[in-house]
Amino acid sequence: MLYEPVKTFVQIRKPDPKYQIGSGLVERIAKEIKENEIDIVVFGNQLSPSQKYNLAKNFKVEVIDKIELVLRIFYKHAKSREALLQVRLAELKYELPRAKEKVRLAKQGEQPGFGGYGDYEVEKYYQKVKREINIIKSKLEKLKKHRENLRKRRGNFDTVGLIGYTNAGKTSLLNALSGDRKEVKNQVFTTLSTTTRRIRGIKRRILITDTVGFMDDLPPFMIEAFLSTIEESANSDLILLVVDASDSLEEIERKLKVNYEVLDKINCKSPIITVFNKVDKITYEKREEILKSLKRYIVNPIFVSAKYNINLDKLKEMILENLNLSIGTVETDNPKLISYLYENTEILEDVLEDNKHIITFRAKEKDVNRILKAVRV
Ligand SMILES: Nc1nc2c(ncn2[C@@H]2O[C@H](COP(=O)(O)OP(=O)(O)OP(=O)(O)O)[C@@H](O)[C@H]2O)c(=O)[nH]1
Ligand SMILES: [Mg+2]
Repeated sequence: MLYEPVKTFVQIRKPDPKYQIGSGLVERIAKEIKENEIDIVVFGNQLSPSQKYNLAKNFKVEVIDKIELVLRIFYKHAKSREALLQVRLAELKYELPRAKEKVRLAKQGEQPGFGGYGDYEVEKYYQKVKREINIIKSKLEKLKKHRENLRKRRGNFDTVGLIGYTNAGKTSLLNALSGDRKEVKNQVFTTLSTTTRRIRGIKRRILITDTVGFMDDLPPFMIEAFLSTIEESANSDLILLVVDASDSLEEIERKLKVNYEVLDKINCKSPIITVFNKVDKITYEKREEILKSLKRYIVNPIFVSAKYNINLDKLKEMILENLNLSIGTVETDNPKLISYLYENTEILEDVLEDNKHIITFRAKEKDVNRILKAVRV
C-alpha cells in the first residue's frame, strides 16, 4: 500500500476555479493536515495546475489527483522495461498540456510538488516534454517489433489471450493452466507487463498470454498507452475474457460492456470464451442469475475457480473446441437459412446485395463444412 488514507472529505458543489473545493473546506483540511501530520492530499477529481498550486500553498504539503495516484501505483508495479516506458509515456502525456502553466506557477514561488520547475523556461520545458514523448514512442515501437518477431517464431503454436478487469484472476488462471507461479495478489495492477506460457495437460501446443487488467475511469491518454500492451493478448487466436463472478450483477454487466468496448477499439475479431472465475465464492443461484440476466452479453460462458482448480479441465476442452473454429461465407435469400445462421453461428458480416444476403459466419469446423455443403446442393 502506498498510502493509508487518514481522512476522507466529500463536497458536492460547482467546482471552484481557485481550489476546486470551497475555501471553507480548504481551511478545515489545512487544519487537519497540521493536527495529524498528513503527508499528502489526494483529490478524486482532476485538478488544474493552478488549483494544485493554490491548494499546496494553503496546505504546505503535496496535492495530487487520482490520475497521478494511479501513475504512482503503476510506477511501483512496473518491472519490465516496456512497462516502465508505458508508464512514463502516460505520465508525460498527462504533463504536456499542463507543462507551461506549471513552470509559470513555479516561478511565482515554489510550493510542494512544484520543486525544480521554476528553473526552466516555459517554452523550453514544454519542448523537453514533447521530445521525451517522441523518444519513448520510438523505443516502444522497437520493442513491439521485437515482440512481433518472437511471435512469428512461435508460428506453429495456437495462442490464447487473457483479457479482463484488474483483480479478476487472470494471472491465477495463467498459473493454474500452465503450472507457473507468477505473482498473484488481492490488489489492483499486480500485473503490468505481458507474460506468455504454455498450457499444460493438453496434447496440442497452445500458448497463453497474461497482461495488464482494465480499470475504470482511465483517462483517454492512458488507455492509449496501455492499449498496445492489451493488444498483444487480444491478437491471439482465442480470447479468455476473465470476469470476477463474485462481483455484483450490475458490476459484472458494466465491466463486460467496457471489456467489449476495448476489444472493439483495438479491432479484435477473435472468438471469445467468457470465464467466470471465483465460482467458489458464489452460490448456485447466483450462477443461474448471471446466466439468465446477462444472457445478451455473454458468449461461451464457463464457471471456474483458478484458485481451487474447479472446472479447469472443462475449460481446456472448451479452449480446444474454440480453437478449431472455422469461417464460411454463403450467398442466400432463404429466410430459413438466414435465421438458422443467426441462431446457431457467430455472424461476422451480413451484406445485402441485389436482395441477397452475403453472410460471413464462424462456427465449429465440421458445422461450417456441413452448412456450406447443404447450400451447394
Ligand atoms: N476465491 C477465489 N479467489 C481467487 C480466484 N482466482 C483468483 N483469486 C484471487 O483474486 C485476486 C486477484 O488475482 P490475480 O490473479 O492477481 O488477478 P489479475 O486479474 O491477474 O489482477 P491484475 O494483475 O491486477 O490485473 C487474488 O487475491 C487471488 O488469490 C478464485 O478462483 N477464487
Ligand atoms: Mg495479474
